Amino acid sequence: SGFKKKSPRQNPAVFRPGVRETENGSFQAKDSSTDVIIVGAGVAGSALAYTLGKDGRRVQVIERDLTEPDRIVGELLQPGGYLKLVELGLDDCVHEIDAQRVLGYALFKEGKNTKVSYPLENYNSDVAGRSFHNGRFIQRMREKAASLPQVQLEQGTVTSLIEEKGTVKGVRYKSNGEEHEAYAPLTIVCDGCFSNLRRSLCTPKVEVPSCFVGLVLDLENCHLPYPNHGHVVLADPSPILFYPISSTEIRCLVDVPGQKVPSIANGEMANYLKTVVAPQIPEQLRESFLMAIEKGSIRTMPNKSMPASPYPTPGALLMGDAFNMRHPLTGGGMTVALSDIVVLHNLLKPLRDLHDAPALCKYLESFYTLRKPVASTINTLAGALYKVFCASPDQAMKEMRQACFDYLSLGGVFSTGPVALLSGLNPRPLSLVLHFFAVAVYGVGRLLLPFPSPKRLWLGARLLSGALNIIFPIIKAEGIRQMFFPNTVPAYYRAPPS
Ligand SMILES: Cc1cc2nc3c(=O)[nH]c(=O)nc-3n(C[C@H](O)[C@H](O)[C@H](O)COP(=O)(O)OP(=O)(O)OC[C@H]3O[C@@H](n4cnc5c(N)ncnc54)[C@H](O)[C@@H]3O)c2cc1C
Repeated sequence: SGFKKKSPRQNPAVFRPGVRETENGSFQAKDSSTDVIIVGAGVAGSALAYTLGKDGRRVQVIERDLTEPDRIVGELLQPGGYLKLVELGLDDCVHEIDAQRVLGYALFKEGKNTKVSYPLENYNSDVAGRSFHNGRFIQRMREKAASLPQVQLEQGTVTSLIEEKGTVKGVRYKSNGEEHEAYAPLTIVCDGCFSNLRRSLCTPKVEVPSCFVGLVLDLENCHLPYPNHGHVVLADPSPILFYPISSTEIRCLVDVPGQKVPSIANGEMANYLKTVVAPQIPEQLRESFLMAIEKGSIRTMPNKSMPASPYPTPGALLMGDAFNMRHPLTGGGMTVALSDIVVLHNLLKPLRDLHDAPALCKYLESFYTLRKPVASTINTLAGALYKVFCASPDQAMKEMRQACFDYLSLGGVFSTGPVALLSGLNPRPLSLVLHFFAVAVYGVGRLLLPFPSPKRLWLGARLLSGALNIIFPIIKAEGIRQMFFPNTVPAYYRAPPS
């Protein structure tokens, strides 16, 4: 069939080792009993399928499109996320995809720049961030999951969850134009940021503070000022990012505040990029940036944030972006998703069977607290840094942004502390709050020295209250008790069902 002529990467059949092709060309399950259904084989779904399959669970993964994704998301994995890949046995998925090592960040502001390196001294030499084409990474993880005989990966679009008396029993899905049903004691929904299925499993409070506009720069025409580093330009009105995604390409993401971006079709976008953005980017990259605009392959994505607020539902769980999202400025989404998978895997490991849905649901309530140190640190930092890094007409916020840049430029613990939080290497909420307020105090201190004037005192007070206004709502949404006192939450101590 024409289907078989496609390359192995494009051919969905290679992802279906758990099914066999019958004479009439349809697929038949080798074994009808499934332990876990996973909806979506993106970053979260494919990593989860491999992890559960490796434990001997029979996993059915239903993915809308098994061809290699081509998108501008999930291209920089933090070192903390890489460590999670190692823990899950998936670190080889960053091999053979021309992934680039990332060693830290460079910050640019009004002609000045500073380098902030990840504190990697105490780790094996392979530990670093990685940047790559998201589709290549996902395809490697799908192949690896599907190589396990217990994992059946098939192409289909899940249309709804099958619920009986408040318990999810499985899913309805469409595949090859036909409707199907699949049943399992546990369904894990990983259908990503545009999730249609999350509605019955959580209270989605999605915010869209901005959009990213993506371009690819050709590395033949330019070089990154700091090779193997992410580059963050503190531009007006909001940040611009650059990082390598292969040995020949640099990804550029331009943040555009609000939910609407200039129209690509009528040329407004190209005009905006040329006139507003180009003059603000480092000189070494400008020519190549302008060439990328001329090439015309401009893509956009909404930047969403959504705190985790699940309704624990027997028989079902949410994971990945379907469950929790944060601003992608700090590239933390994949690290949170992989870290959640490690937590869930450890919880499920001692359980032989998953059939007692209410008992399993009660037991898994601890997941929501156990995930907090990593998830809440990365989420809070992403939200707070985005607000601090945006330009503001308010003088107090201008001072805060400058204080943040200068604080990170101090080096030592002032740069390694925050970057260890951002990279997922030191996921401690308390350390995050301390650094955040240290930046504010540093900003205020500079205003008051050598002599405080009433005007500067007032500005300092507004800076402090601005800092509080930024961080407090984010922490509140994360849950103060779960974030700072997780061991006082009763669900923390749930024992496995017998
Ligand atoms: C602009 C942007 C840039 C980002 N950059 C980074 C970054 O540099 N680093 C980082 O760590 N994170 C980044 N993120 C976040 C990161 O992309 C996500 O956190 C990550 O992709 C989440 O993985 P996921 O598996 O939940 O979703 P996805 O990877 O999106 O996977 C969802 C999968 O579900 C499938 N699906 C959807 N609906 C159905 C259905 N009904 N039936 C069957 N299948 C379905 C989809 O086809 C897809 O394959 C970025 C996000 C954005 C928006």
